[in-house]
Amino acid sequence: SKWNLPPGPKKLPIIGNLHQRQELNPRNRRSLSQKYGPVVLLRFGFVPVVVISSKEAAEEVLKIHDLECCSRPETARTRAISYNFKDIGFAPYGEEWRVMRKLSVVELFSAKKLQSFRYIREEENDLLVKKLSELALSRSSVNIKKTLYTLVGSIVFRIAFGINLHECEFIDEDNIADLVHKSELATGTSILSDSFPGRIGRFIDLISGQKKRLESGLLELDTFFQNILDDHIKHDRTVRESSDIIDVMINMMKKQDKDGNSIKLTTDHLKGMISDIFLAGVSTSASTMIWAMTELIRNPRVMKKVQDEIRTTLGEKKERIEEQDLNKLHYFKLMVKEAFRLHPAAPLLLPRETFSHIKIQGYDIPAKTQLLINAYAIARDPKQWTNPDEFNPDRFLDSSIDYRGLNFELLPFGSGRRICPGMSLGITLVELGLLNLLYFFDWGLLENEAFDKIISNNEVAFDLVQVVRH
Ligand code: HEM
Repeated sequence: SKWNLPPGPKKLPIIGNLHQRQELNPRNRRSLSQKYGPVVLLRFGFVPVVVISSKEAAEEVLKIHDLECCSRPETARTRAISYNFKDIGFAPYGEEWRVMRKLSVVELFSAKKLQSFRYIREEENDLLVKKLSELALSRSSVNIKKTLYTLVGSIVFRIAFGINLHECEFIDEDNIADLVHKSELATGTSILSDSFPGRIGRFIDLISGQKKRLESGLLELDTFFQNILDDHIKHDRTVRESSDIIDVMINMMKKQDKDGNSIKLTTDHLKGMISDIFLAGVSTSASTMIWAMTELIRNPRVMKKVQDEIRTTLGEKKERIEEQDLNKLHYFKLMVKEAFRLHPAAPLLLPRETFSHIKIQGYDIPAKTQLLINAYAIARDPKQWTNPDEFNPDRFLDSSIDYRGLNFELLPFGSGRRICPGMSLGITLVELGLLNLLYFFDWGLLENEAFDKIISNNEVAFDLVQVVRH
């Protein structure tokens, strides 16, 4: 070829590197760059995929190309999750994406909205502290995973959907973690037409039952979204003062014939928005908190340093934590940053696709190539980080590296045009939740539990822990 294509593993006829998909699993996430360098070309069936694993290459993509020549790929799987690309996360770049993203920023993520929902976050954290105190008194263990999914779910549901999860008729508050897990399994179903676009791929998915598997996996989720929607329509909450983002969208739909908006909102847009908020908002924040607690229990030196700072700075006798307490803490925030570094909730960000020919680090990348930014490998790159696998917040004591999309060695929220719009909310959820857990309680493993048993392959954090009221 006249092109200088990136290196990569040998490709088999037709299937290309499909048999090597596991190279992108958490356990192997750094093996590709170790073998082939920071820009690696794979081919999954007919689809070329470039994996980016260095700070420099990521900066080139996110700072330059993201604006000019990248969008999201349109695959069968993302079509199903995103209600025909009527959401924010998987919508191709264009007017529909712009309108939906702007709506989410104005109605949910702006500084004003963030501030006005502060009391909800504090109230839900107070409820959690009360619940954990009772468990500590009765010396029961805590299922930290369920607990934190419920905490984040209850906040996000109140803020975004005006729904009180503790009294909700159509979902049990303890089932949020299960529902997210089931939807992750469904969205992880391998779909052949994603690698072999066109009739043949679709036909094989149809006769092999994979299409049906994906659809039936997403059915429970769709029923859940429909319930949220029905709840809004039934109570006609658009007339209330405190309408949420779904009320606003329903109202826009009612008036759109008269208003002549640039896009026509449909039920798919409503469900796409609900799906994004639920799937992108809940598990990301909850899993970051679970990992932070896992690392703290595994590293007693850091746990002590963080808790000493918190309890000395805030005093021993606080009845409740307020969000402004977060501004008084320094080492605590570095600990959160370290958790974001070691355990990015979206390790490959969300996929991008080039719509014209570009160059990355001197390599030619043709149009219609998928780009995966390996934020996990970049955040553990030994060229950037000393002892990269170690959980050590002290590394940030003399460093100005931040995680809000401007430093390309640390990208838990992505960067560029498609950077996470819920970043500020996500950071506050994680920080406030962790501060409550660490101020009021001491944490430990159950007797007889060992870390090698509960953390396998860096993929899962533990469930059950012991909690003692401080
Ligand atoms: C700790 C919490 C969170 C983390 C680590 C996180 C991470 C991410 C990442 C890595 C992306 C992809 C960015 C890219 O491709 O460059 C993303 C996108 C997105 N996130 Fe978050 N997120 C968090 C919280 C939230 C919350 C709370 C919400 C909403 C309630 C949310 C909504 C979204 C949406 C809608 C997108 C798609 C943006 C687009 O494509 O334009 N996220 N997030």
